[in-house]
Amino acid sequence: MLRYLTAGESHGRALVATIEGIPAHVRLSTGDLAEALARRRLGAGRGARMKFEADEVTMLTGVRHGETLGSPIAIMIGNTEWPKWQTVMAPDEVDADALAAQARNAPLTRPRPGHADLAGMQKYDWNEARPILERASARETAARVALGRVASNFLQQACDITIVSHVVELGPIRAGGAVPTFADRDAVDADPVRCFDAAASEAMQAEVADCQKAGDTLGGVVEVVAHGVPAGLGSHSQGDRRLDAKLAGALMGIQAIKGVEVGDGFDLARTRGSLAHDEMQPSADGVVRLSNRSGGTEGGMSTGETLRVRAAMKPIATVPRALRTIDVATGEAAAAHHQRSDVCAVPAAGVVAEAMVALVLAEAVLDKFGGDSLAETRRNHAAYLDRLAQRGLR
Ligand SMILES: Cc1cc2nc3c(=O)[nH]c(=O)nc-3n(C[C@H](O)[C@H](O)[C@H](O)COP(=O)(O)O)c2cc1C
Ligand SMILES: C=C(O[C@@H]1CC(C(=O)O)=C[C@@H](OP(=O)(O)O)[C@H]1O)C(=O)O
Repeated sequence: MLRYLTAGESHGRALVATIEGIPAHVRLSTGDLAEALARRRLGAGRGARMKFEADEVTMLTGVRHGETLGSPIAIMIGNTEWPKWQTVMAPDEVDADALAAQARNAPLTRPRPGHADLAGMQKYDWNEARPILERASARETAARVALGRVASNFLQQACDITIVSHVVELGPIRAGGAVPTFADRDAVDADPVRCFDAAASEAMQAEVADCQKAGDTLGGVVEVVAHGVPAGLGSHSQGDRRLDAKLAGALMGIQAIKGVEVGDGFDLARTRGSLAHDEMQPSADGVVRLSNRSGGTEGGMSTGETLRVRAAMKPIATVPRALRTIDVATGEAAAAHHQRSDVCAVPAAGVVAEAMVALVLAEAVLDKFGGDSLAETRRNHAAYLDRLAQRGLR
């Protein structure tokens, strides 16, 4: 059983993340986590904060001499901006005069349409948005990306599963249909919008620049691709055991994600059945599929084909040309509060989506193959593949 949790406020001292259920002997280093966190900061359109803030990562527990112990792993990501926020975000009571002197503590009473501000103030009985936005903020995704790296080290070392993401739509611009392999990951990361199509990337970058000038924000669509996933992860037998359902839930759990497709998703609904499925053919190596429209799942189980899932991100809610709202202090009409913000975070959302897919696949691999040590998971995985090969169904 794999379980994990994150905690931490956007401007608090640190984010923390805990994961339990990763087998012993998975190689994992602080450098691996730092690399994953650096990838999440990539992409044109991110706000000033990405430039001056750093992710200070510390592995607190569960890893010794570069290998997991099989015990809970706890990771801390320090916010380097903490000294500026330590009064505003102090866990203990602070002197009222010291707090009043802090401009950054001014009550945020004009909730932003599209952010968590108003619904959170209503639900948790706050008169301003700070106590809500601090946790709603996608700063939290740094913690999930760290956990995702733990999961992807396990997947790679146990089953040779690799995961990569790319931006396939940004605002109105669409990339062509090429699907990256893991070997393409550095090239995708080197692109300013993490797009695998150079011509589309140019147009996307122009769109971000244009939006920035116009005081507006952008959304888009990311695709996560997992290579090496064996057939048979997940199950058809209950809705909540379906791999596609778990993937959709995990991706929808990312801030600002408003839609998920598996494979050709919504396009399949517009296609006749004769052209919508992945026909099979016998071969010396087992079953061969003539296409991958399903995105690598059928009946809630992986098919052994490349897994492909897409997540649609809405435009950033903190629109510089502020949207209409109400001031909850006066009840009057007002413009939403605005502070520095991202114009577009779609490239970063791809890295977060990779992490979520890694966590779902790690859970599914452990459900199918188990293992308290990496060698045990590897053995069970290899024996299963051998059996499929014996049956001519690999
Ligand atoms: C990587 C990433 C960065 C984000 N940056 C911002 C931002 O700078 N400003 C903003 O208003 N929303 C940003 N968001 C989106 C908000 O966190 C999100 O819209 C908000 O929490 C409300 O949740 P909902 O959109 O799922 O309803 C970002 C999301 C992600 C995934
Ligand atoms: C800090 C991160 O993203 C933040 C996510 C975010 C939001 O509202 O989701 C708002 C912005 O924070 P601030 O309002 O303090 O500038 C982003 O910078 C991060 O990704 O590390």
